[in-house]
Amino acid sequence: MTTPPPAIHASAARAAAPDGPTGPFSVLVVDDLASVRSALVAELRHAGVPEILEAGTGDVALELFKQRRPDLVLLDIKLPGRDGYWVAQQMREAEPGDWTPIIFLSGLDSDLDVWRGIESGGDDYLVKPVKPIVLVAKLRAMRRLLDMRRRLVAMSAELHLANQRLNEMVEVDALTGLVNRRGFDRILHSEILAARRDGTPLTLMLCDLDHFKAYNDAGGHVQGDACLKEVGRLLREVCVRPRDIASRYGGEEFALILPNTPRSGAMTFARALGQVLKVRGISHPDSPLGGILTLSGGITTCVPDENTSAESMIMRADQALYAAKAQGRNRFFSFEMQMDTIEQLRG
Ligand SMILES: Nc1nc2c(ncn2[C@@H]2O[C@H](COP(=O)(O)OP(=O)(O)OP(=O)(O)O)[C@@H](O)[C@H]2O)c(=O)[nH]1
Repeated sequence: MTTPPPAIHASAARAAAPDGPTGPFSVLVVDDLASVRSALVAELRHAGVPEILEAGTGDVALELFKQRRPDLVLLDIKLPGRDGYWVAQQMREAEPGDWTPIIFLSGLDSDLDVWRGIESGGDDYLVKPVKPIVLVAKLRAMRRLLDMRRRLVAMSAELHLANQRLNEMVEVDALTGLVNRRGFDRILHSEILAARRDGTPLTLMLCDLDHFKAYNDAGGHVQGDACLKEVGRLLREVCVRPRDIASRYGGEEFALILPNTPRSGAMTFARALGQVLKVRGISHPDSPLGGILTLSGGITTCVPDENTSAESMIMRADQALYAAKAQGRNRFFSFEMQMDTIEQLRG
């Protein structure tokens, strides 16, 4: 508190002015002595720092730090009330995951003082009076570190975004734009866990185009591809709830994941899907089912428990799909309703 202002050697400081700014740069000067602050401010201005904030107490410094987020802090240790060590600790706590360089400027010059300064969150420790040339050199070094850190943070944010896009791309079917098998596996697994946690019914619907081999044979593969795209569009349209997922399970087979959908809702959904496909009326001249494209579906619905796995749900839906095909196609079967029927017949 009684330390004299830093010695000013203007010509030396000018010679060592900080690197040209790579963006706005602000420094918070914390010292209880107005004379010390103004000497430091003059020196920083001279060194080309565009924005300088001043605080005479720890509390004001902390408030300014939180509100204005300076790029660097010059912090005195002996302050009225809370000392600089405490202020540095509070500043570190106020910026989790972030880093603002803090340089202690103090008249205390014992090894223990330096140790305490670094321990409390400081990045450097200068003993007053500080020669301007040293102060400016330290500013340059800290600014270089800060710029490097900012570049790293920006790069890691870009990398994160690129990874996210890559993951999305990896889970998209190139032909239809629907979620592919890989995405289906991941989403089904996580929806099973969510439904189990919430105790809500989850429906899985496997849909397979009827007589699609004949469609391909008649129109060729390019037309077959166009037809698959059209079915993809249609499935996307019917999946109106945000968590409903239409995916291409493989070939001419599609899978719908319908969270929070009980058996009755699943059957209503299936009827609506059949109706939409009928109204769309995609021509299939070689289909024995009336000249338009149809599909068959196998449905399973359950409130998952610890025994429910993606594999077991797929197996049940597949079994119901097989039955729908065997019973003449262009229809949906529910695994559970079939089971109920079988039970009733036995009973
Ligand atoms: N154009 C095109 N055809 C595909 C694609 N993937 C699978 N297929 C065709 O889909 C047809 C499926 O034939 P099958 O498994 O015999 O089934 P289906 O003729 O639809 O008969 P059912 O399912 O029993 O009604 C095959 O001819 C495959 O070549 C694709 O990406 N593009």
